[in-house]
Amino acid sequence: MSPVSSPLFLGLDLSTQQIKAVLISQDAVITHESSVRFSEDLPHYSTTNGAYYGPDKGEVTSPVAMWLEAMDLLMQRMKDTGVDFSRIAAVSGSGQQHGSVYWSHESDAMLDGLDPAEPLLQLCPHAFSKQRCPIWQDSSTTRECRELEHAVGGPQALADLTGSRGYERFTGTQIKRIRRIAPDIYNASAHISLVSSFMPSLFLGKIAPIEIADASGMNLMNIMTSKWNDVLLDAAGGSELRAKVGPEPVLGGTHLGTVHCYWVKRWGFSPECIVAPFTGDNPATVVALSAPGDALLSLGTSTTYLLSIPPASTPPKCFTTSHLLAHPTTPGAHIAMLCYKNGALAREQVRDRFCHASWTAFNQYLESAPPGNNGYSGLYFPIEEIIPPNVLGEFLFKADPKDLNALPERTDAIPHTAHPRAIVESQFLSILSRVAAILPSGAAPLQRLVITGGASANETIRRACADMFGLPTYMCATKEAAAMGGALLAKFAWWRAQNGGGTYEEMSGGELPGMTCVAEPKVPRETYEALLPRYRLCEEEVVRVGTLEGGGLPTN
Ligand SMILES: Nc1ncnc2c1ncn2[C@@H]1O[C@H](COP(=O)(O)OP(=O)(O)O)[C@@H](O)[C@H]1O
Ligand SMILES: O=C(CO)[C@@H](O)[C@H](O)COP(=O)(O)O
Repeated sequence: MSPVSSPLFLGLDLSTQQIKAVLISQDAVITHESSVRFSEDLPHYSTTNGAYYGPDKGEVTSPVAMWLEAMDLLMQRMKDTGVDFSRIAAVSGSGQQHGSVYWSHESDAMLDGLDPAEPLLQLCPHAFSKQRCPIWQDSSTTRECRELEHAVGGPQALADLTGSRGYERFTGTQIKRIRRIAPDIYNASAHISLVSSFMPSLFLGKIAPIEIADASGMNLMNIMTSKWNDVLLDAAGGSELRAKVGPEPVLGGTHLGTVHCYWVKRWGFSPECIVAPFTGDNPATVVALSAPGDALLSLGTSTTYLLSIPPASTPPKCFTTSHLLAHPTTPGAHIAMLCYKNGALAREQVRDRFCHASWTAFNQYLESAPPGNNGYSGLYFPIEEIIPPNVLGEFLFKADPKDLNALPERTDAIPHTAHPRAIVESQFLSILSRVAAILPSGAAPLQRLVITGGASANETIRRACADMFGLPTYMCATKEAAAMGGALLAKFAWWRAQNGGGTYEEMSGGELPGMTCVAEPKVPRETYEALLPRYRLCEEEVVRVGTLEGGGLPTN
C-alpha cells in the first residue's frame, strides 16, 4: 500500500505551444491546473509558437532546453500556488505525438546523477546528442516515407503492418533521415525517446520505455501485436536501432518505478510516488473523454478527430488515408485518427489578416454568413498538410450559391468577411467527408461529439461543430483533456499497484469526468452534407495544383 494519504495524481501534457499540469483527487476531481506557454513565458528561445521552422525545407524542431526549462518553471508555478507535492501518489501524462529526443552516451550517468540543487536544465547540452528535436509539424522526410514503405511492400502494406502508411512526421522516418544526413548525431545517440517517454525519463532518472499508443506513431511497431518490427527497425536505423528505442513498448498504467530522489529533495515529492508511462496527447484525450458512441474532436494546434474502437474478433482495417493506433489501456482495442496540421495556426492567420486580430470579429463574420458561405470556399495550408498530403498554400473558390452542383472556380480573392466561415467550413467538411470511411464496420451511429483543446473555448466554433457534424456537442470541465487523461493514467498505475493488477474499466467503472452539452445542432444534418460534393471538387483541385504553389510560416 502506498503511504501517501489523500492521494493526488499528476498529469502533464507537453504539447506544441505549452506544457500543462492537471492534478486530480481519487474521485477524479480537478484540484489544480497550471501551464507554461513557450512563446510568452520563455521568449528567449525565439520560437514561433513553440517551434523553429527550417533551416532545411520542411524541417520543424523544438529546442530540448526549452522543454526542460518549461518543466522547471511549471514546477515552480505549482509550488507558488501551494501544491503539496508529497500528496502526489503517481505521475503520468502525455506529449505531442511523433516528436523525438536524442540522448547522448553521457545521458544515463547524467540522469542518474541529477543534482537537486540545480534545475533540470543541468542536462543541457551534454545529455543530448541533438539540441533541436524534430516535432510533428516536420515534413522533411518524404524520401524516407517512400523508402520505409518500399521496405515492406508499399504504402498499404506499411499501413497494414503499423496502422499508418509512411508519414513525414512519424518518428521512424525522422530517425531514418537523421541517420542519412547526420550519421555522427545518429551514432552519438545512445537512446531515442518520444516526447512522451522523455518526460517519465526525467522523473525516473533513467530512460523510460516507449508506450504502445504513442509507439503507433512511429511506423516501427506492429499495430496488432504492439511489438517492434525488425524489418522496419532495420530499414530506419540499421541493427543498432532496437537498442536505441529500448525494450518492447509498454501498456499505459504500467508501474515503471518511483521518482528519482531529485524530485523528493528539490520539490518534496514522496519517495513512493509512482511513475507511469506517458502516452501521446491524442490517446490521452481518448482516455479522458471517450465513451462508446462518442466522436472526439481535439482543436489544439493540430485538429484531430478520434474514434475509439473496442476489441473485436475481426481486427480493424488499416487505411492509407487515416491512422490506427493501439489503445493505451485496453489490449486489443484501437483508436482511429484523422490529423490535420493546419488547425489553430491557420485559423489564427485568418483572424489576424481579415478580422483585426480579434476572435470577436472572426466570430461575427462566421455567424453572419449562412451555411455554404454564399458560394465562397477557402482551403488554407500555411504549412504542408497531412490531409490531403503535402498541399501547401491558400486556395479560394467562388461558386453559384444556389446551385450546389456548379463547378467552383478558382479566384484570387473573396470578401474579407467571408474568410472565417470559409476556413471553418473547409476544415470541418474535410473531416465530415472522411468519417464514414473510418467508422468501424457495424458500429452504431455516433451519439455525440466531445470537443477539447484551445479553440473549444470559442462558443461560435462550438456551435459550428454541432451544426456541421450534426451531433450534440459536449465539453469536459477542463479543456485540457490530454493532461486530464495523463492524470487518469497516473491513477490507473497507482490503483493497479494497490490491487495487484486490474483493467482500466474496473478502476473507472465506465465513469467519465462530468460533461456539459455546449451546443445542440440547429440546422438539419443534410444542410452540410449537401455541401460535401462542392467541397470535394475544391479539394481535388487543390490536390491537382497544391504541391506546386507556395505558402508557409516564416522561418527562424
Ligand atoms: N477563443 C478562441 N477562439 C479560437 N481559437 C482559440 C481561442 N483560444 C485559443 N484558441 C486556439 O487554441 C490554440 C492552442 O490550443 P491548445 O490546445 O492550448 O494547444 P496545444 O495543446 O496544441 O499546445 C491557439 O493556437 C489558438 O488558436
Ligand atoms: O501529429 C499529431 C497527431 O498525429 C498531433 O496531434 C500532435 O500530437 C500535436 O498535438 P497538439 O499539440 O496539436 O495537441
